[in-house]
Amino acid sequence: MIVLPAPAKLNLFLYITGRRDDGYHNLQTLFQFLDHGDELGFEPAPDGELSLSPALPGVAPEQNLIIRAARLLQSKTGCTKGARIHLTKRLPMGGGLGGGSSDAATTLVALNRLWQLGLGQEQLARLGRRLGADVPVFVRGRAAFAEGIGDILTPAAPPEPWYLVLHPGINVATAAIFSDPDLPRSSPVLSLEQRLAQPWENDCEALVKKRHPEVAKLLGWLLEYAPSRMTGTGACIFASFDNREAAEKALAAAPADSAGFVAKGCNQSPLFTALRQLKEAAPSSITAS
Ligand SMILES: C[C@](O)(CO)[C@H](O)COP(=O)(O)OP(=O)(O)OC[C@H]1O[C@@H](n2ccc(N)nc2=O)[C@H](O)[C@@H]1O
Ligand SMILES: Nc1ncnc2c1ncn2[C@@H]1O[C@H](COP(=O)(O)OP(=O)(O)OP(=O)(O)O)[C@@H](O)[C@H]1O
Repeated sequence: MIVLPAPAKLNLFLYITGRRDDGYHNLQTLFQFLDHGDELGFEPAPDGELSLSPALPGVAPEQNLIIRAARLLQSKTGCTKGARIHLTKRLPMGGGLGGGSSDAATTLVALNRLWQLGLGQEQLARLGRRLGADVPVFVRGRAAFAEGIGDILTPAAPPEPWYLVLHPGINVATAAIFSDPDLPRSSPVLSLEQRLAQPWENDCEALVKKRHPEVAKLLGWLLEYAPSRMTGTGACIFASFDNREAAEKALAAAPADSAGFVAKGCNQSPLFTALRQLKEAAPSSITAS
């Protein structure tokens, strides 16, 4: 069995620069990975069989982005091989950490190798985009400044601090935030250099705080420790710290009705770090690109 991580992402900043005719929004966002996330195991199975265990509560297997990614790969390539997929879910759903998108990306990358399909990263990213706006950055595996709907990527190298990520115990539906008339949609389009030089903010934050007082309350608490923001459309918030101990200390003091973790920011996705290690350990079992 091949076991690979599906890391979380943070949106270090997120600006909405317009609404498109297809209902999606143009963004300018800075993605960075965390060394914390879900884990997926892949075993070969015969006759195109696909299975996922355990199932996610409230998500039908055929709706799970993992199975959808595997089926997309089968149908695009005509591949008749199958897989048994094991999921260790650690990331909260609807948390703004991109868990579902990361699971889908790890599935595309892993099965491309397990089934020896030979697709390049560009092809996988294009397939991934059909599953979700956040999938391409996980397929590419590099911290990036993203534009378009989040899929036009310019590699970036922000500092890699320790983060405390806190979840207020509620889920935020991404589609509900993007369809709210009160969402600000007219941030200016700036260059990466200009964006990096300005204070980093999230255009969804004020609206999510208004709709979900739990997010506002937790953010108020975390701001006492360090500059803090929301990731994606929430519900998770994060703050950066110079060292792990300081982040752990803040986590230990976090309100009882929140959950959280401490993780390091990574400009290379832990997925690709793991693939390289696998290749070094057993060059014939898996080929990393
Ligand atoms: C907000 C972010 O988390 C930032 O990383 C992402 O852009 C969301 O990415 P995602 O969860 O992969 O999004 P998708 O599954 O493609 O879309 C969920 C819903 O969010 C809205 N959506 C998403 C991305 C985008 N650039 N504009 C949008 O308007 C659409 O209404 C869509 O129906
Ligand atoms: N493997 C999966 N893991 C998590 N959610 C999944 C998965 N497959 C399908 N979903 C569906 O996708 C929804 C969004 O999940 P996800 O965890 O990616 O949200 P998110 O962290 O808010 O992502 P983003 O930051 O990309 O908006 C879930 O509520 C769930 O219904």
